[in-house]
Amino acid sequence: MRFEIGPVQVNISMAPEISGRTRPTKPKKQARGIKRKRGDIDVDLTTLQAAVEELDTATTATSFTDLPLSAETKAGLDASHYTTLTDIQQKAIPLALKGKDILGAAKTGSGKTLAFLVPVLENLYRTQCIGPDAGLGAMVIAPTRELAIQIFDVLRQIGRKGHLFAAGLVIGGKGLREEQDALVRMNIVVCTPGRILQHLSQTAAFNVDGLRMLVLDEADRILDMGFQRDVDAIVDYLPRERQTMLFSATQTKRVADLARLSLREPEYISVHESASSATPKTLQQNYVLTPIPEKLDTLWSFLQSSKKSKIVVFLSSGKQVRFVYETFRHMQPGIPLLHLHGRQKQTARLEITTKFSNAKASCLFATDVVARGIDFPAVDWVVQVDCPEDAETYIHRVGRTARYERDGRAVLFLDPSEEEGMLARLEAKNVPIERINVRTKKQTSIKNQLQNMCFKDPQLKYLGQKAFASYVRSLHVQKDKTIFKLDSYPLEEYAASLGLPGAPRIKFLKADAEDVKRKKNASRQAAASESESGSDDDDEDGEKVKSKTEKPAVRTKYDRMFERQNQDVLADHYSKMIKSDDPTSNNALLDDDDAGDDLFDIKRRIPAASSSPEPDTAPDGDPEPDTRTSGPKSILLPGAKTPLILDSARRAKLLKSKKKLLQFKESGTKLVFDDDGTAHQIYELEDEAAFRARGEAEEQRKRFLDEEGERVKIADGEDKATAKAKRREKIVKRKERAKQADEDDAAGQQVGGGEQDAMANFLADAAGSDDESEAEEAPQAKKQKKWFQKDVEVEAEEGGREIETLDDLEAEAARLLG
Ligand SMILES: Nc1ncnc2c1ncn2[C@@H]1O[C@H](COP(=O)(O)OP(=O)(O)OP(=O)(O)O)[C@@H](O)[C@H]1O
Repeated sequence: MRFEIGPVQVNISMAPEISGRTRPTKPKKQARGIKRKRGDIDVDLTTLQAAVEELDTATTATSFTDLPLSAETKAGLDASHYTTLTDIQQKAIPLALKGKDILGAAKTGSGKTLAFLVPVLENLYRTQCIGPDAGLGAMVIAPTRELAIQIFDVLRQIGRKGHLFAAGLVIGGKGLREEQDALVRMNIVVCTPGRILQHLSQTAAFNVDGLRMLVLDEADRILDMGFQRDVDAIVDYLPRERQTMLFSATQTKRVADLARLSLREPEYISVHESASSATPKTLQQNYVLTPIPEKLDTLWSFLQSSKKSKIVVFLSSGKQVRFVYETFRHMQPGIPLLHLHGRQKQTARLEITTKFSNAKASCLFATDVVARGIDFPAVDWVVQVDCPEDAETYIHRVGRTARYERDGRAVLFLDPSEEEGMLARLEAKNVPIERINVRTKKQTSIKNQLQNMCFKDPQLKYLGQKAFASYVRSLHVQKDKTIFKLDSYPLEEYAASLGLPGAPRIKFLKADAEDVKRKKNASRQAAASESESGSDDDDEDGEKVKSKTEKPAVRTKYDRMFERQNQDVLADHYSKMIKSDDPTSNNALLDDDDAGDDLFDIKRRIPAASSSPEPDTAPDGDPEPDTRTSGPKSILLPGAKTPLILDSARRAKLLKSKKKLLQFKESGTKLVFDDDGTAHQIYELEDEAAFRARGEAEEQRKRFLDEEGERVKIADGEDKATAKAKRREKIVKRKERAKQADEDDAAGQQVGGGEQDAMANFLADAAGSDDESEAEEAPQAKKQKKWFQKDVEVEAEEGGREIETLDDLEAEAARLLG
């Protein structure tokens, strides 16, 4: 798709990194699509302008052809099969065409994108703010790259029939330079806040003085805390005289926001305000009570019963997404799996989005990066495994299904401690949701499989630890404490359910907020004073804080010895995790997916700085006084042979830190205590005379071997008997199951199939009973029957009997069963 401006042609590519790539070409003879002469356009513009002025916003148009739109836009809409207006389009487009500021609110999937894109195209066209010298006329801001790409795609569709605009996508992920070149020629830019701000401050030729329209899609998200500073800075660059439009499914009328954006008498359009629900009518919403240690079992069982569906599964962090994706992938659930989170490379993100959009049946594990605005076609289910932070996020997440007149279903997993708080929030927002139960018979436990996987694969275990930590951290930082009560969650059991041997230690759980603040300030002050004095010191976690001016110290072999850590992959990962979980450390402030995409590359990491205090030794190992600071003092640490020479500040700090001092202590000796409480060495030497009194050494050795041999024989016999008894017990159980399967087989013939039936079987309504058909279990039971047959044969072989016919087999089974 190309929008053209005179001799310069701007190729608009859907590759997300690309904004607009310029390529000089020969002037085009005529625009594609609509063929008109200059004079015709002038006439057209005059009549169009008059029609817009006369347009009565009180009467509702039902079709795009009823609106005063240019022939190019009408042709573009028609070619994209948009004919009838949706409610929000009916109300918003006429007002927007007249240049009004708009606050638009309408349910998810109700067509808000066209409600602002059509006026953007039309208003610029009517005022002829187009061409290479016209500069930027409209800016559309979206909170995520995916959403910006999608909006840009819709713009390309409806503008493809003869419009002469240059439009571009500025979302980062590609060289700034390339974007800079194209940016100066754009008339419409679709962007994310961070990247456009970067251009506004760095691209000298990027002039926004002529900007006429500003649109914020998912406005409530863009105006909230996360983007606040960026948006305020962007608005500072823009002219105050402009048309501003804000759209969202959860639009607010916060006066402060309106003032920040200098809206002029905005029209509030909320087409579904009086509706009984804030979510689409065609969406069926349920929740299941699932204690967090059972979440993954429930999710797995759900996927097993929905293999032909298109499902979006929301989790709270990128690490959760990766862990669930990696482990489920190993277990082969029988449905194609995909995963998407903010730390993936942009190309991968785009590829996954396209794959999922085109898929008929697939399950996408994702973070809230796709919670808003993304228009995946024909999604059947939205499953929220981790509770959303608020009702707004819930509404946007479930909005990925039941879009534009389609049906959809949404399931929310709630821990019992979250139920009351979350339901109250949803009720306040008019979200109708009903409880359903999971059929216990359908639920399979995957705990053992996860444990096995984590045991065998340290990388998976590490991922599990990170997933656990990020989940707990997300609970800890949640604002709404009526929903998220950290103390109420069974975290130990949750860790076990991820296959972890124990709950990883998370430091911030112990520290209250004040404590964290205090530590942060103290370490900042320490770092500042150190860089001023040019000295170095250890911070509380034992990490070196080096001043920038300091030259690297000479490292001796003893230094290297101190630096050597247990390089076992897990221990290393684990210590890294503990460090990054400390909210006082800078790492913790970074995005939660600091491990990046290289997680599965096994790397040995040598720490950048030793965690032990440097002994300040010269290359020959002799202590050398620190000449950088005055007043060096020596200190003889317990267990150390030579005194450490330290300046007074370091000495005082070292003496305060028990952890540091412990490193210089001798390692302890393990003792055992007898009944009287007296300590003994683990191995104590016997008195020689007493030993000789018991006979010759060789005789004693022989006697010992004979006795032990006898003991082992008896134990062996007992073990064999126990094993045999267990085997018999198993056979009895399998036979019972096989019998049951035969009966079910017969019953199963009468049961109808179909994906919806399977799902209905999995999720029964609250009042439902557990008496559904067991037809699906028949193949499993058949397998068990085979195992049973094999076991009987083995038993018979052990007993020296031959099995040749089915009668022999049954006779043997009857014998074994007594
Ligand atoms: N007038 C129309 N006729 C037919 N289909 C339409 C029309 N308007 C929008 N659609 C379709 O409806 C779907 C949802 O539209 P859109 O993405 O604009 O919804 P939205 O209100 O922005 O949703 P969200 O709140 O989730 O961002 C899209 O697939 C779009 O193609």
